[in-house]
Amino acid sequence: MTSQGGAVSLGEFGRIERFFRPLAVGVPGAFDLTDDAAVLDVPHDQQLVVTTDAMVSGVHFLPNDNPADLAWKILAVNMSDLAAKGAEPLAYSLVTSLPKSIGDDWVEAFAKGLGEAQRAFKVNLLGGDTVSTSGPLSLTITALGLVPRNRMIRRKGAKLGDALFVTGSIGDAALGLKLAQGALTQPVPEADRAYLLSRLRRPAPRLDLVASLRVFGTAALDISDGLVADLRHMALTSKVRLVLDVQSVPLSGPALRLLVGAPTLRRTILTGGDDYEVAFTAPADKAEDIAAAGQNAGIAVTRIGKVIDGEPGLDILGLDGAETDLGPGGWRHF
Ligand SMILES: Nc1ncnc2c1ncn2[C@@H]1O[C@H](COP(=O)(O)OP(=O)(O)O)[C@@H](O)[C@H]1O
Ligand SMILES: Cc1ncc(C[n+]2csc(CCOP(=O)(O)OP(=O)(O)O)c2C)c(N)n1
Ligand SMILES: [Mg+2]
Ligand SMILES: [Mg+2]
Ligand SMILES: [Mg+2]
Repeated sequence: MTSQGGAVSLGEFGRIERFFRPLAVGVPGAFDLTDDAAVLDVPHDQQLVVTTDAMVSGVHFLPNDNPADLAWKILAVNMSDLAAKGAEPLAYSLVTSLPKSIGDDWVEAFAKGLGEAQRAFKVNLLGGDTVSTSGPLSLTITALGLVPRNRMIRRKGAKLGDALFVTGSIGDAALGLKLAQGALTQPVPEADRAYLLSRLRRPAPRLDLVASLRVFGTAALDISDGLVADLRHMALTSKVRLVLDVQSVPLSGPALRLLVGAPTLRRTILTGGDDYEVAFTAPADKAEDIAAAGQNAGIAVTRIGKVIDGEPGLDILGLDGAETDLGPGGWRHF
């Protein structure tokens, strides 16, 4: 225990033991977080899927965001990449880079939120690293998943004759971010405000759809940078021309209500990002089976476009059905 600015701190190893060890009990090869590394078995007929995403204060979240929400989001965004690949979560590692001003109470609340997220996504902590930083708080997770051998769904694989689908609803988190930043001038009913903020802070990775995605999906990715930007990633990687029909993009009630008074927010919805929904292509004649699979999983799946003949890229059909250009759009770090 050390004293820090008057408050008593458990210190690096005390924090690991008290707050993080309980999150690793489900992984025998994590050895209660007492060794240099962890060890995992991979069934011989499956493959390990590996993904990493980081979140940095001021870039991915606001400096005063609640630690339990941050824990949920850093695990959820990594689970979302696994879901988009058709992978079942196996385990994850965590790097916390914390300013020295962060106290035990913050870490305790963070670990509690992480425990809640772990239970929701059925995954356990494998290990990680704890470092201090003179810069902004940052969190990094590397998530491991399993797929049957050679069955990971790629961004590449979309084909002529495929339809384009998306899960859930689009744009809620980008509107939630505008709310959190105080950047919306119109009045928003309290229930709508709570919904949009929760979509920003507690994304729902579409893990319950992974088995069906592996059956029907020809290409898939999760939407983090924005629907338009990420569909363009898929089109270019698959070397196909995709058409996005803006009229069909699924919107939540709160998003629709906001659009009534502020139609220019549609651009925010289509390009804002932080959706963590899955976009995928599948043969058009499988649309009914896909709808049934969505119903079974309790996840809305909406057809929003198709693959057409043409140069690799994305066509966007606006509300009037005519081609429109939303510019490069989408989130870019640099
Ligand atoms: N610093 C890096 N070192 C190595 N690979 C990276 C780095 N940053 C991104 N990548 C790779 O670039 C690709 C695109 O990354 P990214 O856009 O972050 O994917 P996603 O949006 O699905 O999280 C991925 O294959 C990722 O592994
Ligand atoms: C304070 C704040 N500013 C901006 C955003 C919006 N935002 C930041 S990063 C990002 C894109 C996703 O992050 P990235 O690191 O590119 O994730 P990846 O594509 O690698 O999954 C978005 C939409 C936010 N969530 N919070
Ligand atoms: Mg990434
Ligand atoms: Mg990602
Ligand atoms: Mg992704």
